[in-house]
Amino acid sequence: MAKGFNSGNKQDEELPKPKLNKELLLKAGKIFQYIKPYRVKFFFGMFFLILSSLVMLTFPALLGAMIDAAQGQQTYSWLPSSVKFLGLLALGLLAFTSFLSFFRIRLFVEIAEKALASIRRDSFQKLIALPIEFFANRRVGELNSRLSADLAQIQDVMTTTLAEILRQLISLALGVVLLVWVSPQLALLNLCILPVIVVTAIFFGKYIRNLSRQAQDQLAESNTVLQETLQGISNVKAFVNECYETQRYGNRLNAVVKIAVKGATFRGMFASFIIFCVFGAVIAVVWYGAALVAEGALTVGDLTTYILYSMFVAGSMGSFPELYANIQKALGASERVLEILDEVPEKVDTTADSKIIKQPITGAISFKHVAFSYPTRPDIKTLKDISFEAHAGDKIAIVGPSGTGKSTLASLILQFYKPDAGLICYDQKPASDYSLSDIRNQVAIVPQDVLLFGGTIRENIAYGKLDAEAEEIIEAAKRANAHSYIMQFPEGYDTLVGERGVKLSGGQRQRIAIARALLKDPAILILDEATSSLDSESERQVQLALEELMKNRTSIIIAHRLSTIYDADKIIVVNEGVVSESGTHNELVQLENGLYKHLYQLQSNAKVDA
Ligand SMILES: Nc1ncnc2c1ncn2[C@@H]1O[C@H](COP(=O)(O)OP(=O)(O)OP(=O)(O)O)[C@@H](O)[C@H]1O
Repeated sequence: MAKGFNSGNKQDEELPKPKLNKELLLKAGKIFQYIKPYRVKFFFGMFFLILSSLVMLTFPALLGAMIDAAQGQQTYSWLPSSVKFLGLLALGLLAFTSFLSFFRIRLFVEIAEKALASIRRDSFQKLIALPIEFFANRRVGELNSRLSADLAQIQDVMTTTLAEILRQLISLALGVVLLVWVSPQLALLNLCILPVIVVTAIFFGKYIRNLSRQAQDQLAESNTVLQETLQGISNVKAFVNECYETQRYGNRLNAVVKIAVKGATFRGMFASFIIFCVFGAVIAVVWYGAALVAEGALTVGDLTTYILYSMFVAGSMGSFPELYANIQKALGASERVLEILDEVPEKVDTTADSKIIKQPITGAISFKHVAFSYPTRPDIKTLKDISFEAHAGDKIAIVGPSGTGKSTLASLILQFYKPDAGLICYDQKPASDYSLSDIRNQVAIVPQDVLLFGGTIRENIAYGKLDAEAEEIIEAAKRANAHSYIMQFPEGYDTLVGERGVKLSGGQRQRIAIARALLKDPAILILDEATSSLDSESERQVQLALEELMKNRTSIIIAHRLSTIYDADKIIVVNEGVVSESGTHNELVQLENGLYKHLYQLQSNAKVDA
């Protein structure tokens, strides 16, 4: 299991620190597999890049020759020593490199965009196929930043950094050769400085790498706060916690700035040190070069050529810290993206055939001595020993005090988790006999808090059956008692609902969820009754819709209001992880000291009081 995304303050300690080693490069190489389909374009891009870098290197020689030509000297016997000819040749070559650069940039950006889209698509597909427990450990904001910030980092490398590194390497290597060629004495003077720069680069690189990784993680943390706050904006406002949230976000941002500034200090020190060394060398060269010109050992044109080449070389060296840091950031980012890609998904069908039921279930369901602990809290036995049986078409109610594991039962029926012990059977066959998709295709849940997707009401209902016809959607909405209120909106079924369905009331959202479930037409239905009570008219509407939904299928009702389950075929009372009572309403109210009887009396009294 990847450790990198755990939430909380321990994140810094737990995040893997990327070291530029063979293993990491090999891993990152996996990301570059995504470029493979575009290798021909990539090859052409590289070719243009190398060609334009080589052409650029001819300029200092041409300009030097031009200066010598102006003084009546011929630098290269094979080149006419005419200032005009040399000037036009330089201009022509410049136009050619500009042309090559255009194609190079165009190709690299296209490849990177396409490759990145594939990585995003694959990560998304992987992510949504991961088991629920993966998400229990992580915050949405963190995962979001894997697919946005981290991939943007990789994108930068694919589009510019790689090309830039290659260009600068060519410029550096050939530049040095040309420096020696133009004047070995001057080159020797220059190259004395090189070891100092290399040692400093290794020393600073280590710090910069660590700091940029930390800055990225802090940024991800601050994004998480932003996202959580916006998602829960009504809570923030209701508790007048604007100031608290602003402070929380501000603290995170301060941490980002602190690390980023620290990184900038090191990077700035590194860059200025290198600039000092390199340009110091240029001064030394001009000084020594001027002496050589005075002695007649060097022409003015050669000195100009030399100075221009040394600027090329200096420029390349100066660009390496930034490029190196970018590569490190991208390696860190690819490692984290790969963590998602390497996670083991659930055995769930993600193909277009996923909706086709291969093994139909009639609706019988049984729990046999089921025990379960959440993987995140293995020490707490949420369910200790649960056994019950529902025949196809039964209406089963589950009641019990808050936090005893009623919703957990629903998660187990949906196979979000596997029990630690015992068996869950559908039609008397253990869950393992079915594919996950088959089970989930035949179970529907109407949750406590219905989350609507951003889109139209029509799309939200059709979520239960993606290929539903328009009439089917309307029919389902009618049966769910939602049609009349939907038609009151000017845009009817095309009314947009916000990210969390803010425009619809709780009861209206629930009826959409019921219409969704009706369209899905499952063999087994789970109703997680809303704890917050709706107003009586709304509740009546929802209740009628639920009665319609429960017809002809097995229904498991996680009940908070006992009045809705008097007619249940069986009521199961769950307390402290075991089934403490079970029977019909009439049977259970007879039990002396029974928990159900107690809850029933509490609710009846509450009603009388009200
Ligand atoms: N994803 C999770 N990871 C760890 N523990 C969890 C998780 N979900 C629920 N729990 C814990 O498991 C226990 C049972 O929770 P569950 O939601 O099933 O109770 P419930 O009976 O449905 O409660 P309520 O009636 O209040 O909805 C609780 O102690 C809860 O804190």
